[in-house]
Amino acid sequence: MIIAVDGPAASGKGTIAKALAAHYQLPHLDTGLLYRAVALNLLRWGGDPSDEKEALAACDFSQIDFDDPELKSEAAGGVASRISVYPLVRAALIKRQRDFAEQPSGAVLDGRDIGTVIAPQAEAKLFVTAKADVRARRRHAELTKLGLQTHLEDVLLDIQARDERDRTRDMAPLQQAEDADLLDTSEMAIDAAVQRAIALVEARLGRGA
Ligand SMILES: Nc1ncnc2c1ncn2[C@@H]1O[C@H](COP(=O)(O)OP(=O)(O)O)[C@@H](O)[C@H]1O
Ligand SMILES: Nc1ccn([C@@H]2O[C@H](COP(=O)(O)OP(=O)(O)O)[C@@H](O)[C@H]2O)c(=O)n1
Repeated sequence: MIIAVDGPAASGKGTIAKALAAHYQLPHLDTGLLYRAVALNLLRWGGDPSDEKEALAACDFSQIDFDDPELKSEAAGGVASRISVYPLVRAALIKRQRDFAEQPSGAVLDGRDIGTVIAPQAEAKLFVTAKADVRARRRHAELTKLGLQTHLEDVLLDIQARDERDRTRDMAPLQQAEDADLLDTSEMAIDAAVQRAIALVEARLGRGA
């Protein structure tokens, strides 16, 4: 079984995807980390995010520690959303994601285009969202916990700018797949959101109550 989880910045899609992976004993891939890794390479090399060829050259994960908290920074997120508009970058990352989705065990992937482009065949698709101010507060708290200093107002502006870029790009824009279930977590604690996500997947599998 493939479960696709998409949604805007800091909506809780990663939290839900990880919980679904644990519940169904499936491997999980956070595809945003791939774009963030390309961005972090560029930031470290002093590369130019407005140059598609330089961004393509940064699609190299050999020096990346996927547990590096810097990957979570809004600086990396912002550059990630700039380089993710490039067809060459998206093409360079697609095989890794599709291979992960198609492994025999099944998989859970979260990102922006999982249900629409990477795995349109997924048995269950969730589009996770929450109000922008709620998402900003959650991301701000998360970054503070990681020791990354930020201001709430800046985080809100950053995620709004990123959402706008992700929604309006030509290639694989952020959008709810026609056959995805919408899950708005604005008023839900994590446990409630996860229970609702499991119920939505069960219903898609024809096992709903
Ligand atoms: N329903 C929720 N209620 C409160 N906090 C949440 C909820 N969902 C996620 N979070 C927290 O918000 C932050 C962003 O969640 P995350 O799952 O990483 O979002 P995304 O993957 O969409 O960027 C994390 O610190 C996470 O623990
Ligand atoms: N499947 C994906 C995943 C991320 N991305 C890009 O990568 C950026 C960072 O993704 P992320 O999922 O780590 O971001 P958050 O939602 O965690 O803030 C996004 O703003 C998108 O521009 C994408 O284009 N396609």
